[in-house]
Amino acid sequence: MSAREPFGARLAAAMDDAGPMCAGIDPHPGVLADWGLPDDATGVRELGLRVVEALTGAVAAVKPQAAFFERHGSAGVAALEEVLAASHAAGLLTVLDAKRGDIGSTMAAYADAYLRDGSPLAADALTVSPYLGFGALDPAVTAALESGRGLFVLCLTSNPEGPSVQHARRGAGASTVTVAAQIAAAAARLNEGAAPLGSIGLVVGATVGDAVRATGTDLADVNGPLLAPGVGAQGAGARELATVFAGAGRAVLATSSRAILAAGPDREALRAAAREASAQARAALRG
Ligand SMILES: O=c1ccn([C@@H]2O[C@H](COP(=O)(O)O)[C@@H](O)[C@H]2O)c(=O)[nH]1
Repeated sequence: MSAREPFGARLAAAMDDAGPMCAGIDPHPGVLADWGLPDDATGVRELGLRVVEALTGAVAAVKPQAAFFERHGSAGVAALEEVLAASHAAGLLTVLDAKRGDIGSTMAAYADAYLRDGSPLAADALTVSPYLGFGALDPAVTAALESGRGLFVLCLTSNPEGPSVQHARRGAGASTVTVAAQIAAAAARLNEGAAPLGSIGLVVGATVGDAVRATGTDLADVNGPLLAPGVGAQGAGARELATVFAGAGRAVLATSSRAILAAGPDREALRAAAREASAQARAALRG
C-alpha cells in the first residue's frame, strides 16, 4: 500500500480548495501558433510548463492529452514527462488523458507505465477504455488503488459517435441494461465504502444532454469522481453541467482545454480565464 492518500480523497480536497475545474493541456498546432511557439517538441514542452506554472492553485488538476505530445515522437514523450514532473513538484494533480485499454496482460504494462511510483510517465490518474471488457482493466485498478492513484473509465463520452456503443442494450424485455449503466455499476462496486470519494471515476461528457437518464446510468451512486469534458470548445457550459450532473454535482471535475488555452500565452490572462471557468463550474455544480 502507498503512503500517499487515495486519489479520490486528494481530488476531493483539491476541488474544495480550487474549485471543480481541470485545465486540459492540449497543444494543438493552432494553439501553439497562437502562443508563438513552434509545432515541435520544444513547443509542447514550453506550453505545458507555462500552463502548470500559471495555473497552480487556480484549478484542481491539469489534464495533459498524450496524443499532442506523442505526435512529436520520443522528444514529445520526454516533454510530457517533464510536464508531469513539474506538476507533481508544484503539488498540482495530473490526469493523463491517454485512454488506454487492452487485454489484461498488456494492461498490466500500461499500469506499470502510468500508475507506478518511479515511472517517468506516472500521473495521479489515467483515462482508460473499458471496451475490451471492464474486467480487462483489473491490473490498472489494482495498481491505482495500491499506489494512491485513480482511473477515469470512459462511460458516456462527449463526442456524437459515443452513443452507438455506449447506449447499446443487453438483455431482453424489461430487464435490458445499457453499456454505460454497466460501466457505472462496475465503478460503483469498486468505490463501495470509500470516503469522501472513491478513486475509480468515470468520464461523462458535459455535452451528453439527456443520456444519463436515457441510458439508466446511476451517477449518484458511483461514489467516485466524474470527469466532465466538453466544456468550452465543444459547446457545453454551466447550464449543461448543472443539468447533466443533477444530483451528482459534488463528484464532478469539469475539464476544458482549448477554451482556457485561448486566453494564453499571457500568464495573468490564462490564470484569470481558468479561475473564471472554475468559479462558473463551482456555481453550476455546487451552488
Ligand atoms: O469524452 C471525452 C473524453 C475525453 N475528451 C478529451 O478532453 C479534451 C477536450 O478538449 P476541448 O478543447 O476542451 O474540447 C480533449 O483532450 C479530448 O481528447 C473529450 O473531449 N471527450
